Amino acid sequence: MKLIVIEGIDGSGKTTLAQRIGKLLSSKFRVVVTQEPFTEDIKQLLEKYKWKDQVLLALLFSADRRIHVEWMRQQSADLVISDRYFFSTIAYQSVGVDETWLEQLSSVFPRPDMTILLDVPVEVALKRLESKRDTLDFAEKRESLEIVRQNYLKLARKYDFKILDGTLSIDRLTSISIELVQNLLPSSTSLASPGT
Ligand SMILES: Nc1ncnc2c1ncn2[C@@H]1O[C@H](COP(=O)(O)OP(=O)(O)OP(=O)(O)O)[C@@H](O)[C@H]1O
Ligand SMILES: Cc1cn([C@H]2C[C@H](O)[C@@H](COP(=O)(O)O)O2)c(=O)[nH]c1=O
Repeated sequence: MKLIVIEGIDGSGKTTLAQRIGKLLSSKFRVVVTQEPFTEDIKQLLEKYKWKDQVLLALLFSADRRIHVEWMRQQSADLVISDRYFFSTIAYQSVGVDETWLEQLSSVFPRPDMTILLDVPVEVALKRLESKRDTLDFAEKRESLEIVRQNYLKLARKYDFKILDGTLSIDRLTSISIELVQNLLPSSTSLASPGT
């Protein structure tokens, strides 16, 4: 099983890209598209504790991930595409928690075979998210996403992510990603173009 992870700030287009790649590759491979947070239990706890305590968040997301990784293993897939993984914990929770501790906490999880970072300016992401209700006000969100974006760019250098310009069209991003992912998979007959 190959594990591909898509990371980026809220509204960077991760879910859209994961679904598009998954759909295209499923004509040739057993593909599972999934996302974090994964379990309903964790989502309820996140709401209950109001997203404030970053240590608690790191522990909750990691517990959720432990369950998620075991579930991934049980899928017998050729390819698992996960919308967020432990890099999200490092990028987001390091706003309030020591990064080294977060890396140690995350070291129990398998390293992905490839991580794609969808990098977008915060203003673009916020525009895309305008319709979504949120607990943070816009100014607070802008400020925190700016830090998270920089954290991701740092992680990209350290962990050798593929950085894609998330402001490109979804068709273009899909083509680029398919090419990257195909290099990891057996036999490289090319697939249909993204629009089909
Ligand atoms: N490349 C793109 N160009 C323009 N709009 C896009 C692009 N990718 C996604 N969008 C749009 O941006 C919005 C957010 O996309 P999406 O939900 O995929 O992002 P996300 O990173 O998964 O967000 P979140 O982290 O909040 O779940 C959606 O309305 C989607 O249609
Ligand atoms: C896995 C994970 C997630 N988060 C944050 C990032 C987002 O604000 C939300 C998830 O919602 P989205 O629809 O995927 O944007 O949770 C986090 O802070 N730490 C994590 O490990």
